[in-house]
Amino acid sequence: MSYAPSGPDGSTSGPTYREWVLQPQSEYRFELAPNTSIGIKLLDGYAECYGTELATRVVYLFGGECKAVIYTHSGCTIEIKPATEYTSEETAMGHYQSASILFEQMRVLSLATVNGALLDGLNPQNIPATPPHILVLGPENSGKTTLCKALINYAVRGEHDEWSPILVNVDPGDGAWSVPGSISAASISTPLSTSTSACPLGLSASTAPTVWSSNALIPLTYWYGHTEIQRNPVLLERIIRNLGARIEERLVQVGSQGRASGLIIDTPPAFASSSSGDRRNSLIKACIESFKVNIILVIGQEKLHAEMQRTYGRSINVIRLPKSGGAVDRDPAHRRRVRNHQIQNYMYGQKIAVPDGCDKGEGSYLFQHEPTSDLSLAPSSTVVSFDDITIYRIGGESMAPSSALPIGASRAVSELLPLHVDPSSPSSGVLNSVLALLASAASDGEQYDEELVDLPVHGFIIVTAIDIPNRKMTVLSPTSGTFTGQTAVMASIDWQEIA
Ligand SMILES: Nc1ncnc2c1ncn2[C@@H]1O[C@H](COP(=O)(O)OP(=O)(O)OP(=O)(O)O)[C@@H](O)[C@H]1O
Repeated sequence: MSYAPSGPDGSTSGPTYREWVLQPQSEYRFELAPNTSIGIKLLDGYAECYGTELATRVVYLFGGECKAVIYTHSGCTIEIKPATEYTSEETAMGHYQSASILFEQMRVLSLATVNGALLDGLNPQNIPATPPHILVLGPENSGKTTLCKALINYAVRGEHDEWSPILVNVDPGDGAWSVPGSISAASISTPLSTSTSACPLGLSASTAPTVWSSNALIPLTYWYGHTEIQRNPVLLERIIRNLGARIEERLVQVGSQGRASGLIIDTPPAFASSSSGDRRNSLIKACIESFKVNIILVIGQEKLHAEMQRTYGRSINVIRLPKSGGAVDRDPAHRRRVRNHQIQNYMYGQKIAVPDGCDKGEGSYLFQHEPTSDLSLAPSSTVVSFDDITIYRIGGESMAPSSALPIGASRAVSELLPLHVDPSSPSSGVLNSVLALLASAASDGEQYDEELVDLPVHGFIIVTAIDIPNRKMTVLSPTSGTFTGQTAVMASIDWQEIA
């Protein structure tokens, strides 16, 4: 029996499949080249992909430039045909599992305390009996997102308790469940899949076709609109605090089990870089205060660990974990491609080629936990009048330099100020721009422009064509519907369909 890797046209080439016997506590790593896909099947033993357990005899499909590992605690045999491949016995997963055991104990003790079941002597190690609220920090490509995903997956697959931790992404460079430029949070109760770089944290309801939406998450999203934190750190801090406040409201409503599940926060690499200066310190502080962080996990960097220990060590448990040797450096071109994949995926979903030999009919393989290789969406293209949608930009390029501000005027005001964008102006920059559609304000009263930065997002559209003489534009949206009366915010994220 053999199969070969498949290109987008279904063509196959190269050597046949390969079986790997993995020793206990080792991992199999792979990095997929653009437009290639692979199938991995567990033949026997136990294996997991970032905490998501693999079933035997099912082919798991990977594509979209995915870089990942299959880890085994007790040894296994897998069958695979990857683009590049190697096994390693130097794995950090054992450390990540140990950390997850500590967090599990915190959840159990916290729930027992709330239920009045924490008896004297039951906690000899003095583990904090509070829900784990974990902030993950580390430099670029250190494996933060992967660690967050693994910790979530270890929590939700527990056999005895049904935890539903909240995964928070405050890295606007990472699309998480929607598009790059956003920050978001979702409550997770089933393991997150790893199949493609376009959906690093699994499918969301907006990216999942309706038939599969049982598997989809409903994230709460705020729009920052840039991928770098230095573009408008004041805005980023404001929306981080907004996200924290909304999560707090939610935690009041969920039951004690949900509250005890805690939350895990993925952060941008700039949070680990001292060259990002004071802004980075206030953003870290905003996360700690808004999400009531009681654990800081630092990946790698001894210096950062010492700094966090010095600054927060008195009230917060600061733990250092090793960086996995498998965490891969991604160059700017790769990151750009991945961001494009994420926007494309938000609109069109994803379909990957099934490698030859894996295709024994629908259901014999899984992609994103679904029994299909085709998770395509049918977005709608609608022509709207300039008057239908009111478009704003928050601060951004139009901000005056600090020296030009009137005496006494604060920069923060202009950085948060919504500026109206006129699409009929040739320099508006609206064409190809990703626009965030804002949820309407809860209050019945009049909505003030200044309140726009505090509103979450209910979807994204892209302006694909503009007709200034007729005051119309064409917008691409994952779902059809009317846009009349909507308020949208544009920033620096754009996207163009490649013919
Ligand atoms: N143990 C591992 N083995 C193989 N690949 C890994 C491992 N851990 C992470 N990776 C891969 O390395 C890359 C970087 O990992 P990840 O995205 O988790 O890092 P990050 O610190 O969140 O990155 P960023 O710089 O965007 O903040 C990803 O492609 C991920 O799939």
